[in-house]
Amino acid sequence: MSTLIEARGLSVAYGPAAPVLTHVDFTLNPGEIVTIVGPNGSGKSTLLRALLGMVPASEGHVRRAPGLRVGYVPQKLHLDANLPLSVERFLRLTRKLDRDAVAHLLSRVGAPGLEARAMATLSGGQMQRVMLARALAGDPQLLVLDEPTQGLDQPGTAAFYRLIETVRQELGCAVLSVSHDLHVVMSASDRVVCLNGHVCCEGTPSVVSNAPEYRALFGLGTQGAFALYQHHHDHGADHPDHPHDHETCDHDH
Ligand SMILES: Nc1ncnc2c1ncn2[C@@H]1O[C@H](COP(=O)(O)OP(=O)(O)OP(=O)(O)O)[C@@H](O)[C@H]1O
Repeated sequence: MSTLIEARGLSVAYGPAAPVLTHVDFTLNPGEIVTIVGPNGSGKSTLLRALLGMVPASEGHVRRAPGLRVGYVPQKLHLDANLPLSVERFLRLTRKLDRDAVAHLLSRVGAPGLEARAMATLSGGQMQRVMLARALAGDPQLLVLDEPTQGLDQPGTAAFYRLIETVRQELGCAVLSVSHDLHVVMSASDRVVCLNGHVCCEGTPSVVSNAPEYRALFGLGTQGAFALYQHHHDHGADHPDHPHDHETCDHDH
């Protein structure tokens, strides 16, 4: 099985300033849920952009599977509260969708019947579901989520990531998400990459959360998040699609 995205020795600099990312190796396999965590300014969004080809590598390279279909869920959509845009029209802005397709997408994301609602009146959780519906409209092989639950409370966040996992099971798409701190999202991941300008450590959520590098960045009080939403892997630890399951953290940094 070929990978969806692969980066080797990737460095990214904005102009003449020191690179924001240095020597990052990264692989995303089909169907994997990978979360990038790291403090503010650690280069998470930059890594996402570089992996998607939105910013160039200053060193190293990125390869994407040819014709890779990506569905993107942004951090937040800023909408004019007076804009009379219905959910149905919003979903049809970028793609030709008939009524049934819109209804199907909305029910798939757990937001059935919202078609006629004005976008500006949606709750945070409903809005994120609609954004997810839009991302799913193109039948993506890869869903990219850039801190999609900002502003949602913990149960709302947990529910959103459970939904993401269901979608992954149904569609078989990979999920790459970014989070600026440990969230319930982390325990929903097959693999977590902890970033701080370089890859500090990488592995399963439990490996990363116990890694000294991770704890130095985020402190020790993060285990509670695991209690809220435990991810049950439906595959064994030796699953061939997830070669990083046994990866331990690199203690050189
Ligand atoms: N377009 C840009 N031009 C110049 N510098 C940038 C640009 N985008 C990001 N940076 C800088 O690169 C560094 C990493 O930013 P990035 O947004 O990738 O971090 P992040 O981990 O996603 O941060 P946050 O958690 O705050 O969203 C920061 O110092 C930021 O100021």
